[in-house]
Amino acid sequence: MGIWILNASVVQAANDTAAKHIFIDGDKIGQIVDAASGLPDTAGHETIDAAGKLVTPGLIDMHVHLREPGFEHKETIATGTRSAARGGFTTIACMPNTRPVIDTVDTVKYVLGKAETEGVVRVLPYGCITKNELGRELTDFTALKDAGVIGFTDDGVGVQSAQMMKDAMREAAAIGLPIIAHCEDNTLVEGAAVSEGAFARKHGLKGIPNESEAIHVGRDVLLAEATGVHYHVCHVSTEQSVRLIRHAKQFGIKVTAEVCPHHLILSDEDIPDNMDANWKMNPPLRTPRDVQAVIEGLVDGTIDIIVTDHAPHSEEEKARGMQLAPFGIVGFETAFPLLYTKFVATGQWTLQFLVDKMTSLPAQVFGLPLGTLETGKTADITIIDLDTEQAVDPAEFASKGRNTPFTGWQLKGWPVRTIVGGKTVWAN
Ligand SMILES: NC(=O)N[C@@H](CC(=O)O)C(=O)O
Ligand SMILES: [Zn+2]
Ligand SMILES: [Zn+2]
Repeated sequence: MGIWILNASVVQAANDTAAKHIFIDGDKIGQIVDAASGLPDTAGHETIDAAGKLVTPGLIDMHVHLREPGFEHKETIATGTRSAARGGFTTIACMPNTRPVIDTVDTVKYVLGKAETEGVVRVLPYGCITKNELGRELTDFTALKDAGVIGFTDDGVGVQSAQMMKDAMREAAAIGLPIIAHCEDNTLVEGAAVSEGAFARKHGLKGIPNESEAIHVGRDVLLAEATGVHYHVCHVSTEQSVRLIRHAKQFGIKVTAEVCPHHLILSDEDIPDNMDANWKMNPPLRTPRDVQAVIEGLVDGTIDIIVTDHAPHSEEEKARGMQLAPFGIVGFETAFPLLYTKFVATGQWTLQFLVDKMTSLPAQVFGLPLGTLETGKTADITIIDLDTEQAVDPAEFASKGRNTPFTGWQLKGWPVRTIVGGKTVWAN
């Protein structure tokens, strides 16, 4: 028995959506036929009525925090993958800043084992660049690769030493895996919680300057040029970083980059005066000029993909206030509706542009055999309702984290069914 998804709208080109019937045969896409030629023979198969709904390849998120092992009060692999499924994501790549960090074969195996038994979407782990993310000693890249990591990162902190980063790039290049960089020079940040900008000035707060990010980007593209590694920049948030990445790409340096929905939609001027720590994340919300620059960077291809940087924290941790609360906001369950409502429904982007940035492009950048709807490919599929408007309600999240600045936002573009390898893992 297979599954027929009937009368689905599939993005063809620009904003053209054509009605298709899609047959799922086991864990693969069996065939895709034009709905114009009538209903297929569905006898003996399950059917899903997708009339009026958008069907996309399963969304892919290459930057997420699942918190397990060690921070299960914030999130677990069980709750994090359910949250991802609810957001329409079928593949997610998890960051190693857990406790212990993912810097040994055993921890990689632990995460992969948990994902297998308790997770509902595909989980691809990253391994640490340095032991304990302390920046002092490289991990065993070859052993971590053999255990299943798809790249190396110390996300949560920047690698402070240029020599350490260069050594890491050389080793990663030698085994054909990317370096994924959280770009932050600690000496320029020291204790600041929000970006240098109107909000910090108004409240007399120390600000995080744009250079703290861009200095690492500039350093690292030079090191990437010298080592030939695939260098991927995490959560780009500044105009200066966009400029440096654009320049590096023009030079043929193997650099790719990602941006998060919040950096495309919010600036520091949107932070409420009550200092709600649900507006605190790293990198911080920058100036409106930076927001414009990351949008332009995404549109011209300087920034390749969109990721959520889903970073759950407990309510109690976020209640400590702007200065003391940890950095990070949840992202899975609002990402697509936010971007659809803000950029596609307003006519600024085509539907295809948004879908590509969350499916085929992340697959291309990281060499994953996923992210397209084609006969013979893995049946990772997301069905989305583009019409129903609904308010963001954190109480409904599958994530343990409720830390979002988007509470109450009226959005369209809500996923209604998520299929991983031919199996429905979430349906509304
Ligand atoms: N983005 C965040 O604000 N926080 C992340 C760390 C990170 O992505 O750098 C976290 O682990 O909480
Ligand atoms: Zn980071
Ligand atoms: Zn992160």
